[in-house]
Amino acid sequence: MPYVYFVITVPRDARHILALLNKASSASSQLASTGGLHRVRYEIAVSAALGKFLQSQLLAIKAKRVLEVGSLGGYSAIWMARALPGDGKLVALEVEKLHAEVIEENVRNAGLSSKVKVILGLAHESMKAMPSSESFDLVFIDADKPNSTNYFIEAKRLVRKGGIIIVDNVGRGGQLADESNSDEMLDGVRALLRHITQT
Ligand SMILES: C[S@@+](CC[C@H](N)C(=O)[O-])C[C@H]1O[C@@H](n2cnc3c(N)ncnc32)[C@H](O)[C@@H]1O
Repeated sequence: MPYVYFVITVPRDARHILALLNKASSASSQLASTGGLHRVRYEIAVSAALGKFLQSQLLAIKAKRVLEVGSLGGYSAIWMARALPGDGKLVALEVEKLHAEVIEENVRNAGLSSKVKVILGLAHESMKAMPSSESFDLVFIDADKPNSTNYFIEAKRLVRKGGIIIVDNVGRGGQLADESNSDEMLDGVRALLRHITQT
């Protein structure tokens, strides 16, 4: 059985995110001229606190292989890839072509290209296509909430014994606790919690 963490979102500081990506870049002026840093909504990326938490988990288990489901502009991917050894690998699943391009650009500027592979497409399909033998030390789920249970089922298949699955933003800003609140995001998280308590 893997260890499973549900994490909640704390207010993010988009300025911090841009500063980190800028610092990661040796060519930030070039990026600014292409608009590279600013083409995605970094305010929906993880907080710096969660980035550090992800790093600490990877370092604690001496992780070499990470799967990220939903990567936006590569902010959390950069936090995690930095905690991997030289021969480590982070596989980033992303459905938006623009996001995939921005991830690759940011990762390249952070000097992490050799450690990060981006797979463009629907994450559930990409996960289903991965053989169980291709196991990961940690799976970080941070994509569309309606698919949370699908991602979790595949993550359990793909994570090594004793590995870690982390699911982001399950609190939905406190709305989850209010049963009268319902939308496809909340219902997606509730379905995942039901799945976990019933299996
Ligand atoms: C909250 S953002 C990820 C933030 C990122 N983990 C970070 O902290 O820097 C969610 C991402 O999931 C992607 N996404 C949404 N649905 C997806 C799907 N079906 N397959 C793959 N990616 C998806 C979105 O395009 C978006 O980039």
